[in-house]
Amino acid sequence: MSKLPGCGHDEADEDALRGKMPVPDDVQEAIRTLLRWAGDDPTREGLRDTPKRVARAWAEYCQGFQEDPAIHLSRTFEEVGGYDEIVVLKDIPFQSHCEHHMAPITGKAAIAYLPKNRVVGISKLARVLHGYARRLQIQERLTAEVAQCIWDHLQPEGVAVVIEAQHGCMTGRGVRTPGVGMVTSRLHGCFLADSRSRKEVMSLMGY
Ligand SMILES: Nc1nc2c(ncn2[C@@H]2O[C@H](COP(=O)(O)OP(=O)(O)OP(=O)(O)O)[C@@H](O)[C@H]2O)c(=O)[nH]1
Ligand SMILES: [Zn+2]
Repeated sequence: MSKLPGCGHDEADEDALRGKMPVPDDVQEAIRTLLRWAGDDPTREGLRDTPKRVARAWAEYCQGFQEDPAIHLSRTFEEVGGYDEIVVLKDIPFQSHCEHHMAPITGKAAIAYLPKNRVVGISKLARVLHGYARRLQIQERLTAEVAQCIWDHLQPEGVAVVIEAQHGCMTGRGVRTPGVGMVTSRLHGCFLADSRSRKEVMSLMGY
């Protein structure tokens, strides 16, 4: 689409008017090449804007590369009324993409920590997860990065992260085993060192 009918705007003007991110020509061309290689005709009407849409979708899927998730842990609260027990955020849904096939990884995470003197707003735990999930990942690294970030920046007594996810590269292609789930966990501090603490946190997380 080069011009809006009856209007002097070109394509770039139209994107700007609609608040759309510009997509470099070489990125669009790469997606056209892929469409052609897959057997379709990138010039047909239905695919004409697809290169831009795909590029913008990938910018969104990979938004985490543009942020340092630790930023979400910079604000903490110390007035906790003496609360010194485990805090758990369960069933946090997320989407990521595997670095091998760029296929979706969809699942849920449980994040727990035992605070030392201060707590963080609970939404921030989900924001840290999303900051790492919105990158090309393997599940093991995603799990480790979320746990390490909380461990380093909140400096609690302990951290536990459990992730359960389905991998599109195993369901929609390749071995084609729908319903199969992968479970990963990472523990730090008292949850790693002390088996009673570990049992307690795992049970609170539902494992
Ligand atoms: N450990 C791990 N493996 C993953 C993850 N996501 C995808 N994979 C695997 O990455 C592997 C890549 O293996 P390759 O043999 O190089 O790729 P492939 O020929 O496409 O393999 P198949 O998927 O078996 O068809 C596959 O076994 C995937 O199942 C992940 O998060 N963690
Ligand atoms: Zn994969």
